[in-house]
Amino acid sequence: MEYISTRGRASAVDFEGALLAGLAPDGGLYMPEAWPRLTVSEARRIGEMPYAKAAAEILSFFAGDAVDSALLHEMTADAYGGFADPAVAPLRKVGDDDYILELFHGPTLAFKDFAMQILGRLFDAALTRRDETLTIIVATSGDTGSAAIEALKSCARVNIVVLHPEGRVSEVQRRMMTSVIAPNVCNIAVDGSFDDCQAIVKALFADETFVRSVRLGGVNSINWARLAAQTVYYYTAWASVAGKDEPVSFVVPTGNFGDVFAGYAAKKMGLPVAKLGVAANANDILHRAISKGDYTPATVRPTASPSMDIQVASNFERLLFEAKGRDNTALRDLMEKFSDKRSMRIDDATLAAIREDFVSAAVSEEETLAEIAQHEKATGDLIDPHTAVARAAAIRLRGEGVISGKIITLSTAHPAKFPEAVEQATGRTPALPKAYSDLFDRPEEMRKAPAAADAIKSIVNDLFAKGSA
Ligand SMILES: Cc1ncc(COP(=O)(O)O)c(C=O)c1O
Ligand SMILES: N[C@@H](CCOP(=O)(O)O)C(=O)O
Repeated sequence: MEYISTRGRASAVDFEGALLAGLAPDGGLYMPEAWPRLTVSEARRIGEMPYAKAAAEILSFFAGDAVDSALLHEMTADAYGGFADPAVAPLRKVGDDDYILELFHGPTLAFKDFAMQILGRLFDAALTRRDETLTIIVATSGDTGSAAIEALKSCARVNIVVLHPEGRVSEVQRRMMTSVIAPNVCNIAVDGSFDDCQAIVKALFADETFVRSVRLGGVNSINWARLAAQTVYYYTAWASVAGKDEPVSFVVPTGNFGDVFAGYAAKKMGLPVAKLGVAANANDILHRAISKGDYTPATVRPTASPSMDIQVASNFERLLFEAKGRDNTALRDLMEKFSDKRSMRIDDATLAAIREDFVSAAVSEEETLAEIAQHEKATGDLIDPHTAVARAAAIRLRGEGVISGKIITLSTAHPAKFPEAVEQATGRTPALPKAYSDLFDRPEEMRKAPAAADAIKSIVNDLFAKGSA
């Protein structure tokens, strides 16, 4: 399986090449050259397997010859063996045709663990075999950072630098990152937004000398391997609720557009998916894009669902590439204009192509808190604010007749990562799992930096210039 850049000016690479590069050298994102195809009966056979086995099977389609299949099975068994729920990604029925897919039973209590636990193992194997080291740069709005640190901290061949927007992640999220004190881990609180952090990551990737000198890699969802691993739970969830070849819809709390794009990938591979619901918080650029064709970033608004406080969604580029019939010249032109104007009007044909698969809704702060409260009243369970955004969107989209049939809402984080919002909505404080019971007593270590690529570059150079991993 070969991977091509959305911008068409980088050579094709194999799965391992895409994994190690993160972003393509022409600034584009890697995509499978062609979608692997499964029949519906294959999808069911794999979706009904225990989670780790299903993951190895699906990942084999993406990895091709680049990773040995037996090794993939070992890695996934190891990666998902440590999840707190034996089902790994359990489904809860919350209404006649409504389900919640719990994706927060991994080591850092958010869906990021699903991909990151595999990526850590894939990096380890590839770098050991190649006798190479890597400096991983990560931008986080709260969850990717801790999942990446947890997965990579004991990887001797990797240094990891995590940029988070200062004061804009929850205290639990921050402590889960900054309390990991290790020689190969560096947390930086950036004076800016997540978008600033993500722009810095892309600026660093654009500096070829720097990329070579520290051997830069990335594990944000710009990295195709992240999305490949995230397609798996769409299969297992579909197989547990769907009759025969029944199409099912998924509603996904969305920020960087990675998780919902993994659902799109599953659909392109042949999984019967009806609609993919993009649920946005008050930072509603993706809802404006899908409903009106207006992709214009606004100032980031801090919300109760901080991990989705994102304006420029990296993976939207992958969707535009698809919706434009994979025309990389048109895509490159569009992205260059967007970079100049900071605004994009999506033409009617592209929008129509997007709407074949995607619908959207934006959920206000009041609605988010009301949904946490009403869900607790109806089920006795606490949900986190990101999940609440998606659940409120699912209820609205069904009510308006935009989606019908079975709906699976993705629950992306444990409520204890956002105790203030949950307590405000319900009066109950969600307890952190045992592994984190002393989180607030652990010492923290982090640096601070302005939102400037040069400042980050100089920290990374000081710490991890070539050969120091
Ligand atoms: C808890 C949570 N929910 C939802 C999202 C949005 O996911 P994506 O960025 O893949 O759209 C994030 C951040 O990525 C998150 O951390
Ligand atoms: N919400 C994310 C932001 C980064 O998204 P990614 O999926 O591209 O890594 C976070 O919690 O860090």
